Amino acid sequence: MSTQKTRKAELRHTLGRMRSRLTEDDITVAGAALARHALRLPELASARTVCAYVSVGREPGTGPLLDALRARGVRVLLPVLRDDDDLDWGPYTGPERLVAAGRPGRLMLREPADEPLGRRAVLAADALLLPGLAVDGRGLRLGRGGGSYDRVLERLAEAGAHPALIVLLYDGEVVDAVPAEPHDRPVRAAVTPSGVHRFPADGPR
Ligand SMILES: Nc1nc2c(c(=O)[nH]1)N(C=O)[C@@H](CNc1ccc(C(=O)N[C@@H](CCC(=O)O)C(=O)O)cc1)CN2
Ligand SMILES: Nc1ncnc2c1ncn2[C@@H]1O[C@H](COP(=O)(O)OP(=O)(O)OP(=O)(O)O)[C@@H](O)[C@H]1O
Repeated sequence: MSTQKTRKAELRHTLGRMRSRLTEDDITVAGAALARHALRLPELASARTVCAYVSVGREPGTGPLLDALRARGVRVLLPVLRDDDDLDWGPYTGPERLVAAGRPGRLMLREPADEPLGRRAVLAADALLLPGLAVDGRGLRLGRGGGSYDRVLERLAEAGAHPALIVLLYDGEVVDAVPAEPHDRPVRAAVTPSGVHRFPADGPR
């Protein structure tokens, strides 16, 4: 394994241990704060289509944000994990329309029950809310290591689509440096329970 891959794995482990100490209450409180800050972002105020995700396990809660966006009339799309770890997308039509999905031994995800729209549905997004474990001052994001969002970001770049990329994290997860590999693409901002953190990718391109 390359050094950067090893470093990423180590950082995932450390951050995973921090998350393992969180209670249900911490997750709920974080979710409410995230929704409050995210809903004030100009990028989301003007968005007609937002690609987001359903938080699971000890990820900061996204439920309140998903419901508030939907109540605003925003078209919210959610990822559907394919067998090859790439992402398809399905519309969010309420918590009761989500089904448990996942493979044995892996994280149990909640995904839209209806037939997905295809991998290219993400190209319609005005904003993309990404899960992660950390981000650094350059906006480089550490994900779970499946490479799913790496592929999505490559697909967007190839199509010339530039939605606002925003990662949702806990406060301690905005770190000094995330190990970078050539395929990594920076996000524009992170929303944490304490507020919005903007990165250089926010500037002119
Ligand atoms: N809530 C949520 N939905 C999401 C993601 C996410 O990070 N969070 N994804 C982000 O890409 C995609 C799903 N990717 C996944 C990546 C890894 C594992 C998983 O179970 N990983 C193991 C580690 C080893 C393994 O890969 O099997 C684990 O975390 O225990 C599950 C889903 C799409 N949906
Ligand atoms: N465009 C791509 N197409 C296919 N595989 C890719 C692509 N980009 C990265 N990968 C592969 O995905 C794997 C995971 O990459 P990395 O550790 O950067 O994931 P991550 O960004 O933490 O996870 P995620 O993107 O799922 O949030 C690596 O083995 C990498 O080579």
